[in-house]
Amino acid sequence: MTIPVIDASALASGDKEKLVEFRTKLLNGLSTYGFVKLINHTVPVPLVTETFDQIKKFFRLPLELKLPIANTQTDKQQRGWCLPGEEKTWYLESNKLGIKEKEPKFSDSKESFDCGHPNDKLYPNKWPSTDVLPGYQDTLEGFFYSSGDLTLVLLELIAEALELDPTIFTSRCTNEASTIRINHFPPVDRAILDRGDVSRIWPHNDFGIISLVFLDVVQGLEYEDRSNPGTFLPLPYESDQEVVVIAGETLQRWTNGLIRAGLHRVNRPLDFDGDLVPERWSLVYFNKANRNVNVGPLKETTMITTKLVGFKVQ
Ligand SMILES: O=C(O)CCC(=O)C(=O)O
Ligand SMILES: [Fe+2]
Repeated sequence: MTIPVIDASALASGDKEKLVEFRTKLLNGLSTYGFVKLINHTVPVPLVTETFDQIKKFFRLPLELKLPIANTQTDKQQRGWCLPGEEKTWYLESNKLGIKEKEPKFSDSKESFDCGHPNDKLYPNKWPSTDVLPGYQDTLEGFFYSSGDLTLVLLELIAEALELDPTIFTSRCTNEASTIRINHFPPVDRAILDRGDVSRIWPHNDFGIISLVFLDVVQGLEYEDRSNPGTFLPLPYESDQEVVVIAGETLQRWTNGLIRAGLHRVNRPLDFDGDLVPERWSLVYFNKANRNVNVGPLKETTMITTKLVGFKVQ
């Protein structure tokens, strides 16, 4: 099973026939695999490149410049510089912030920078100072808005492809609760990853409606092969023009299981046979339901389930 690569140029051109073709392929791909790849999408490639450049600078900052915006245990949502529990205990305790977390049994070998909607008052973003990283906040906010716009267009097209009210999903999602996660996977000994208790990211579903993943050249994203559950296939980076769309758990519930969430993980590059696995980056936009809405099955999608029995990717 191979994830379809779909030409999304109709999103910019507005060509009606091509949009119908696009939305059919989008729904087919997401409902069959849980994933599609788009090319010629609407997030400008220079903006993605600039976002990668900025966040690489952020992660290279010395510890004392990242610590002031570290995510802490008392933060209700992840914002700012985020580390998995084990590393957090080490970094933060050694800097006397007194934040102690239980060591997880299976940990992810990564750090991330997380932020939400630029106007989120409930969980405000944490930014490095402009003296330290000029343009960082502006670039990430631009990336947030541009990726967010793409997700809303995709949600309307998925609804239309299901022959539902086009606003059935977007009336429940304005991206006010959506988030960006920028992952940095530091170089790691291959032996540590092969030991079996540390991974780059363990298998998981994303919680939101859909996720957009922009990949960088170092490979590692893998998706579950639904014809052979529990096994994973590589979802490779092929060009800087592409974005991976992943169905999340909220979409699975809203569609009453019609579009199942795509299980995925991050592994070391499969063809890598050296000792030190190279560092890796990814930019993720988690499109999430608004905080006040129900994320249970929608009655409208319960009714269409039978209509789509035998639905197959073309
Ligand atoms: O790094 C990747 O390719 C995917 C990241 C991911 O799955 C996540 O952050 O939820
Ligand atoms: Fe994920």
